[in-house]
Amino acid sequence: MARDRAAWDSDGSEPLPPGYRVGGWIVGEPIGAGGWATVYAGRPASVERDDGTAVALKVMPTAGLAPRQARRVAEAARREAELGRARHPGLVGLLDTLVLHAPDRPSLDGALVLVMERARCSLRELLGDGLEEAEGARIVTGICEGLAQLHRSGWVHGDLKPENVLIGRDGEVWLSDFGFAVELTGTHGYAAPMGTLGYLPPERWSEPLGEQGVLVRPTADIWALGIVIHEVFAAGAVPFGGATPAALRAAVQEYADGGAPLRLDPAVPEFWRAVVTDCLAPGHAARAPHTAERLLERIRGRDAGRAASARPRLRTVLPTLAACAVVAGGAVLWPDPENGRSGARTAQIRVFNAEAECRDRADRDPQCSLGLAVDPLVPYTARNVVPSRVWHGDVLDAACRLAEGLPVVDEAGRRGTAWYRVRVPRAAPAATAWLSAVRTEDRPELPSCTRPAHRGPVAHEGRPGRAHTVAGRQQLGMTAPLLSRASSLPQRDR
Ligand SMILES: Nc1ncnc2c1ncn2[C@@H]1O[C@H](COP(=O)(O)OP(=O)(O)OP(=O)(O)O)[C@@H](O)[C@H]1O
Repeated sequence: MARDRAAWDSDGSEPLPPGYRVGGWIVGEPIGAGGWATVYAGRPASVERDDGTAVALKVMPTAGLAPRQARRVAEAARREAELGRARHPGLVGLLDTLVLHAPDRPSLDGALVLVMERARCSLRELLGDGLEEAEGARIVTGICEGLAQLHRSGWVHGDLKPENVLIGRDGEVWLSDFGFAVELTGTHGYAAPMGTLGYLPPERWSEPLGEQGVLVRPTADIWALGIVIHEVFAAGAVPFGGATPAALRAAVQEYADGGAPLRLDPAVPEFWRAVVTDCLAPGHAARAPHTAERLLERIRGRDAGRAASARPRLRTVLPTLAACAVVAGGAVLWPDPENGRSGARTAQIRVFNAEAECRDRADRDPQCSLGLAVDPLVPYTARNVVPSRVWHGDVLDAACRLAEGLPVVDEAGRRGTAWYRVRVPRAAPAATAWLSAVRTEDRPELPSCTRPAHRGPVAHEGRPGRAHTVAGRQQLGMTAPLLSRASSLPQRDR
């Protein structure tokens, strides 16, 4: 029954280096890996195509697989593409599909690539510290919405678990990873005997394996939903344990046969205990009345009853965003000193240094520091840089985006005219400065900045300035332009 991870593992394939081009997309840092795919941050290769959507590239290698396995990967990618293209708000959206042409990297040549909306993190990453009940309820509602949509469209997810629930930049809840999804014919469908052990319903352990695979019905997702809801309210604890697959199976089977009661963690609140108990009804028939649609009605009915005391939606989003804060690209709130509004909607962006040797260092060497501009409309020189430096990986709060600032080219040749107004780190009182968009791979949705008052000569369009890695000796106030360490590269726009 267990998914054959060894056979599907993508570990054997070499990673794609940041900056690698895949079709119209550029690969960034790896952000996740599963049994048969590695997921990277990505961005469009051309500025024209960059509409600000943060993307993730899911790379599914097929090289070296037996033909049957390669067909399975292709089939999984097809299912992911079909469901991703539906663009339902509860399912992660798919933007593009490609085949990787990489004769120089044999283990990746021919890999299938899905270009998706990029999430901030997965539900798994939120569970460790526990979620507030209101936030847990919001996330569970989002999962039920996605599941109800899938089931309405005649599909079973087949691998629902916290890793496959993604949290979007503004706290959206998306179901993802439709590699095991099964299309139903009437009430049921057939799937390969795979899945994640801890989320398989009791009947699945004993279902006969026919020529078409094992029988799957939507109630399998409902069982998995019960486990996930329990985890949401019990800081990741599961109702059935077992150190080995056999012990886990025995625990589930004993409960299903009536030999042991359902033991739920005391931390799970009363309303949710009832929901989890229904989702974990021992057999398909007992679970069948509790469809995703009905569970959704039940949850919404309870929310409506509590509406008077309910907190505004934005406030319930915040704990998730705070817990996800290690992942750049999401929205947070901070007082915006430029427009005087405290609590203006902003986003977090992570600083990116195009020099690979600087990306590998964690010692904040001044040679690897980057400058924030005082004014995005005047040449990027020492006079136009604030004293506080930033380094690759720093996460900055950004308030808005200026599309047409001074053109800048980084050491890798990426060019851009966009700038983000960011809060200067370690500055007191709070001050803002500007980070060129070539210095971050994140593309959060932000309001347009008011064009700053013109304070100096504007560089000519077409003669881009360098996004400098600044040597420590170069201090604010020097009249000479900031020099790039990569002296072999042409110095432009001094
Ligand atoms: N669109 C996305 N945005 C951000 N992170 C993502 C995205 N898609 C996937 N990830 C991350 O990558 C991880 C692996 O992705 P995914 O589950 O799709 O791969 P898989 O190989 O199909 O996994 P599995 O072995 O569970 O079937 C996820 O758990 C998640 O952390």
